[in-house]
Amino acid sequence: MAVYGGSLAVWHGHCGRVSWSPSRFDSKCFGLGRPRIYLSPSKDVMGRIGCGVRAILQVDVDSRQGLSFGKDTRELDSALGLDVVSEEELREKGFLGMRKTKLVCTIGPSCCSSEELERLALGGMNVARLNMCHNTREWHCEVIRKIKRLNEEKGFCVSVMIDTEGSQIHVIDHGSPSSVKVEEGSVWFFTAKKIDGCLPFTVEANYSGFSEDIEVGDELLIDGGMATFEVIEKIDGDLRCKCTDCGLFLPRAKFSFWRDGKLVKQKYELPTLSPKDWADIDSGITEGVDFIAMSFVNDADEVRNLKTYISTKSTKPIGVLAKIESLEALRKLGDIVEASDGIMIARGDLGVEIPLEHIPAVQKEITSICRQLNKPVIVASQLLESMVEYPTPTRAEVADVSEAVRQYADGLMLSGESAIGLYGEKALSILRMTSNRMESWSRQENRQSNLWPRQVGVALPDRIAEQICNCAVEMANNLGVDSIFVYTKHGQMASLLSRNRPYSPIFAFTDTDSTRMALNLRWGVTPLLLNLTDDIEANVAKSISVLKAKGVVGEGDSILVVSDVTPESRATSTAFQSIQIKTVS
Ligand SMILES: Nc1ncnc2c1ncn2[C@@H]1O[C@H](COP(=O)(O)OP(=O)(O)O)[C@@H](O)[C@H]1O
Ligand SMILES: C=C(OP(=O)(O)O)C(=O)O
Ligand SMILES: [K+]
Ligand SMILES: [Mg+2]
Repeated sequence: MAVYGGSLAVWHGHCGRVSWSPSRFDSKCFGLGRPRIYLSPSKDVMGRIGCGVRAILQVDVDSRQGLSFGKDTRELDSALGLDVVSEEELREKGFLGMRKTKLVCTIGPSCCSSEELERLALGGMNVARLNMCHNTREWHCEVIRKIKRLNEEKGFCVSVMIDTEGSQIHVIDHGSPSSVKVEEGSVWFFTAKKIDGCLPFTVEANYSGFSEDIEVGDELLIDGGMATFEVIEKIDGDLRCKCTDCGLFLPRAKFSFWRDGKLVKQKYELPTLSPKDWADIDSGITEGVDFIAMSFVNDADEVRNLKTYISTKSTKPIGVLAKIESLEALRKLGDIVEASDGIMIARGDLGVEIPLEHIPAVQKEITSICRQLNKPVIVASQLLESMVEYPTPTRAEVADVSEAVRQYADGLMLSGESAIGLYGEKALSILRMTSNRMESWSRQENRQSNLWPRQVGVALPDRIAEQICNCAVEMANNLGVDSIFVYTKHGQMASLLSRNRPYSPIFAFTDTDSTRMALNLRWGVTPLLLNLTDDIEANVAKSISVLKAKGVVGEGDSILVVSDVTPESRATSTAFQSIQIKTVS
């Protein structure tokens, strides 16, 4: 191990096992200049921060130095918000058995009663998603209230996400309330004019400009290939099209036009957020949702605008996730990821805009950019599609889920499988078991995570926090600690630890409810509520003793502790950050 100075001391852990010896560390400066990071086995040096020291790595290697625990934990117990599902999982499977990949379920008619929601929560649902495309606003509000009630009354920790309808050209009416078969050679009339009643072979589009820039000879794809037409005549804004590849017309099917094998980019004037979307967002803010997923994002400004709007309207932070589901969004991916609080890879609509065979590579690229930029990412759509109807998934679906887990996506999402499917709970259990299996395989096979993270912080304190988290995870992996504890107000430190995808679970203690709910989407993080004080040692002692009293942490467990609680009494520039290794005695 070497430490050298400058304005920022950098700690190099070497690969393989690190042998810890207190005599190798002391609190004097290492190397050249004045390092800002100290290594010390003694907690006495903790008091010396303030003289330019940014961080202290306190290494408690001797189990005899273990903490003495408070005697009466009853009062503390009630203060610690460890959700019932994580507690049970920890009790049953131990630290390494805890699932790291987060699960998102779309709530629909198949799973909207309190009993059904409770079963999903027990089955591992971390985030409930409400797609505002469907059903009424009142229906969605009612579901949100049920989830919040379950959290409060039954000790779950399920975050709520609403997903905007967004603007896209789609079918309003194709003459039938359900799907319609389209025969090859049949000729159909596409119009934006209001149709009274049902006319055979007539399709009503939701937007009058749907055929702008479209020429005779162009190809019209329904839902990215459910059926294909050739435009044979253009009359005013209406199109007469002949089916060239038979298939199905589903309700609200989406259009895309192609010319010479390329998507025709239509410059239509539909805003990303319609008046209805804004009203849905307002109601989401009122209901206290944790995330808003923005459909059909085109650029980073749209995300920033929504974030600004939320910050003026909402008393608590709400994460804005950008859904990547268009060619336009793919072109501006980096900017959009940077502007967002997270990303959803909306493979359903993305598959309408790009050839299907491009989806796997694009998914890989998006997950990797998100990890580099430290934003949570959800892989969505058709993960277990066959389970909408059948009680068992296809092998190919399980392989697709496994690949998303292997790519270290933060979250996996069920759509129709839970919303309208017959086997929603079973689909959730397939996601859970597949995640667990793939995570342990990844851990066993490639012992070393090979991300060399790009630096995301710009200001020095942020860069230091990032270095501490990178090093902390390397230490945790090399030492094989049982778990990582992090004390965090805004979740930044917890997310930086998660970004490194450690082997051990991360327990993130926060005193802020919105931070807890936001961390629910982060890979490997179990967020807990705890009253934090300026005294880091007291926070650590309190959390360990409460978990010990619950019987989920026991003697001999080793915990790597990371803290970034900034004492209110100090200047914010001297954030107090530390790494310690504790052995529970
Ligand atoms: N709140 C809801 N009410 C009724 N049906 C819903 C609801 N949410 C989702 N669904 C149904 O589940 C299907 C899958 O959901 P999702 O993937 O979110 O929507 P979409 O298929 O429109 O992209 C939808 O096509 C719709 O039929
Ligand atoms: C998740 C998606 O969005 P939605 O279900 O709202 O169409 C998708 O297109 O894959
Ligand atoms: K949507
Ligand atoms: Mg979509």
